[in-house]
Amino acid sequence: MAKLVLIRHGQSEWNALNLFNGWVDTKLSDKGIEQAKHAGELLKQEGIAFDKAYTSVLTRAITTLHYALEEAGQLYVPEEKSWRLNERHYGALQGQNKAEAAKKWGDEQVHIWRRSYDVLPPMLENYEKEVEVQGNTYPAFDARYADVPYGELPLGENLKVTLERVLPFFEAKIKKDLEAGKNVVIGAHGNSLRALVKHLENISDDEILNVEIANGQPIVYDLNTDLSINDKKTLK
Ligand SMILES: O=C(O)[C@@H](CO)OP(=O)(O)O
Repeated sequence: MAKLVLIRHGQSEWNALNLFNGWVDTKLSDKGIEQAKHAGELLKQEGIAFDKAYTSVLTRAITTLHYALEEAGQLYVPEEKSWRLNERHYGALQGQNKAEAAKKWGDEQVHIWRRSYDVLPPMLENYEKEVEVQGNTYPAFDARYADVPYGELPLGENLKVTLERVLPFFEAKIKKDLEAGKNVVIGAHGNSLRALVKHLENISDDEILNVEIANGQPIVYDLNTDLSINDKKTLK
């Protein structure tokens, strides 16, 4: 039986400021670093020996994974990064304050944008405009996205679209490791992990609205060879 551990990054500087992060590459806050180290201590206590680690191309997930693995004494574990594990792209909401957005558009609308399965957030208009506004920080000019075809860079994503780009990577890489009995840890984000949890646990489009993933609390799945779930627990 294989273990699959999902770790949402520790608190980011923008989480602390209550801003929509999405694909903006924010760093961990001091609290986030502590949360990441604590996640590693919990994994050490759990005694899981990892065969493979996966993470996104965003700094807050990568550093969380590294702090956690270091604390667990397993920083040597082979690791692979993919943009497909990135946080959902939050479109035109990126950089906005969540409380101010709720005042402007109403609590219910903002909750739907944040947690619904298939409602898109307000989208960025087009690449050309974003290149004008964001200049060299726009993903089209960012080396980490060099392998993403220009037309496929998102202008905003809901959970459904996020799942559709997480799944091919899960199926091609992570699932194969798990089927081979390997223990896998994924360091990623609130919504890329919600997408994965929805898939693994077969959660309905309606029920996923109530699923939250906390910063730095490892979710440990004990999986059967057909990837059905034998046991699940969250370490705190
Ligand atoms: O800002 C974001 O990118 C995400 C996670 O930090 O926010 P939310 O919880 O609103 O989906």
